[in-house]
This record gives sequence, C-alpha cells and structure tokens, in this order.
Amino acid sequence: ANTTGANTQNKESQEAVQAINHNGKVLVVYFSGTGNTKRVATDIAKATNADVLELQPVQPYSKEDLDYHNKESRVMKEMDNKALRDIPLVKDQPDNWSQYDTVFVGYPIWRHNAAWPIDNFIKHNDFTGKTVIPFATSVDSGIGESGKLLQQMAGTGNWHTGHRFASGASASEVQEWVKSLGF
Ligand SMILES: Cc1cc2nc3c(=O)[nH]c(=O)nc-3n(C[C@H](O)[C@H](O)[C@H](O)COP(=O)(O)O)c2cc1C
Repeated sequence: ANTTGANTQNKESQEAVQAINHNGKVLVVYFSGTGNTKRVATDIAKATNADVLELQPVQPYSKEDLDYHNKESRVMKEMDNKALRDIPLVKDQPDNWSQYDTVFVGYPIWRHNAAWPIDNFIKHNDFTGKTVIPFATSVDSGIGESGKLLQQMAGTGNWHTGHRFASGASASEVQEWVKSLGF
C-alpha cells in the first residue's frame, strides 16, 4: 500500500473516493425474496472480490408468503403490523466482521422501503469505521429514503446514498456501477 498517498492527494480527489478503502476487505450482505437482489449481490461480489452473506429468515418466505396482491399473505400482514416485522435470521452477525472495511447491504424494495428482513442484521452489528453502500432492486420505485433510514437504525458507519437496480438488471450495469465507485 502507498502510505504517503493520502498526503499527496488533494482534498477534491479525496472527497471523490468518498473514503472507500480499496485496500480493505469487502463484504456483500443481502436479503432476497425471489432472487433478483441475490443476482445483483453476486455480481457485486464478483466485481469487488468480496465475501458474501445471504440473510436467511429462520422461517423462509414462500412464493405465497410474498404475494402482495393477497391481503392475507404473510408479507401483507407484516406490512400492516409493525409487531410482525421482527424477522429472526439464521445468522445476522457475519464471521470476522472486524476485518471488513466496506460492506454492501442489499435488499428488495417493499412498499417504497427496504425489506424488513434485513433489519436484524442492521441492528445487531456495529458499523463504526466501515463504509456502507446500500443497494436495492425494485420493479419501478427508487431507493428513496431506504438507505437513510437504515443508517439511522444502525447509528454507526459511513453510509453512502446507495443505488437502485431494476429487478432484471444486467451484470454489465452492476459492473459499471461498481467501477464508478472506484473498484
Ligand atoms: C411485499 C412487496 C412489496 C413490494 N413493493 C414494491 C414497491 O413499492 N416498489 C417497487 O418498485 N417494487 C416493489 N416490489 C417488487 C420488488 O421490489 C422487486 O420484485 C424486487 O426485485 C424483488 O427482489 P428479490 O427478488 O431479491 O426479492 C415489492 C415486492 C414485494 C414482495
């Protein structure tokens, strides 16, 4: 590593890289109900040489559970009742957490916000000193306030605005975005 680089860089270019430590280890953490976010997460991990943790609810969501056209489906009941949105995860604390400098956090957009199965990951980890980059997939909604709300939930970490991909985003779109972050 070039230890004198930080001193010779001007302020502007330091801001341009937004404190991503590209020498550090990268982790991609995501929840995916139907596989779209999983695909994007996998493409990000390939492009950044990252480790991956898929967040899996102890009680997985079936296709019927995710039917948002049915008011009686699991996801719609959870949508209507905050008390049901505490979703235990098989594993919500990544191994060797302290070794990661950059963490990508991925989720589907559920009614204009981050899908709540990631909340226990956000609440149960300390993001101090880490660069956190949210990403989402959705049919047509933007990433909106979802990243900001997760940042508030976390209370720590250096959070980026993040990026929303269409449900069927191509690998090359993902690669371009990752490149734009300087990887
Ligand atoms: C409960 C629920 C709510 C959703 N709400 C939105 C929404 O508000 N806006 C949108 O564009 N897509 C919405 N979608 C579609 C998903 O964001 C989209 O299909 C996403 O790519 C799913 O990612 P996944 O395959 O990783 O689960 C919703 C899907 C579900 C299941």
